[in-house]
Amino acid sequence: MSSSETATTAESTTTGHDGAVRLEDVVHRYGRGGETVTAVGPVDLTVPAGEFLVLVGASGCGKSTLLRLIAGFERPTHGAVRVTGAQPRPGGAAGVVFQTPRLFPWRTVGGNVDLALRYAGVDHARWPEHRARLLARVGLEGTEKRRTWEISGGQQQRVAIARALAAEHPLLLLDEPFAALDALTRERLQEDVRRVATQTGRTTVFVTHSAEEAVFLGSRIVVLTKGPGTVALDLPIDLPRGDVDAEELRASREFAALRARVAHAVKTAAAA
Ligand SMILES: Nc1ncnc2c1ncn2[C@@H]1O[C@H](COP(=O)(O)OP(=O)(O)OP(=O)(O)O)[C@@H](O)[C@H]1O
Repeated sequence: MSSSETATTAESTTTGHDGAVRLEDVVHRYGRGGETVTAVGPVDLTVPAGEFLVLVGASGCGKSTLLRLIAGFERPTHGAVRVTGAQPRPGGAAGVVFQTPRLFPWRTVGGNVDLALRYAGVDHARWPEHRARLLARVGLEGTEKRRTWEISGGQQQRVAIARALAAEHPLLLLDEPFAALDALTRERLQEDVRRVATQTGRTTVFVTHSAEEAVFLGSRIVVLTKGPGTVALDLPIDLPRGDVDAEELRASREFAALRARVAHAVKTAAAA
């Protein structure tokens, strides 16, 4: 964890609310002196409230760095990041889901969700109701008394998503959350996340390598160039959202065309 990741000072400099997330001329470099790596930039990007933005690109192009900047775990070397008008700080406006679930093994499934409710400042008397609703939202009804090692990897990742939803942050950030899961579980969780995002209307930024995953989930896809990542393609996705048959959607001609387009853009951007 970097020192900026542990920063806790809240900052409330507001610069307007022209987007849930706003990146202005953002460049981020790691390291100091002679040994620096420019990971991203320059990037200008506005994510309107309610959008489901997917960041796609080859390994090392800076996807996670962009997400960490939006989460407030890093401060940009140059430019500005604003989340609902303010400089982001860890635990501020965003719920974050990582590649691995990072659950507390000494707590039950319900206990892990309760911890998030406590951090969110939810009144203790209302925990059971919130816990049940959150677990139902990710398809984990009836599992609250189970230990985290008694549930599958996919179920653990569902708990992590429920936990990230607990605080009702306006923003949900997911960094390759399904990378370690088998194909079938991954598809099911994609369907869950798509449904949850549609139901809650929450602004979402999702990082993946997969063009297929990007097209299924996103209402907009941004493909990054190879590092330092800049925007190579910014593509609105006009597939039906709401109550759709996931299998039908994945099998549609429009889906195949978009997937091919994004896959091609990722390959071209990685080779440039
Ligand atoms: N803490 C760090 N210190 C130094 N360099 C870093 C650090 N984190 C990332 N980098 C470098 O920054 C660049 C972008 O990394 P980042 O993890 O953001 O890419 P990514 O697109 O998410 O990669 P992947 O898809 O492999 O996870 C890479 O060159 C990486 O080596």
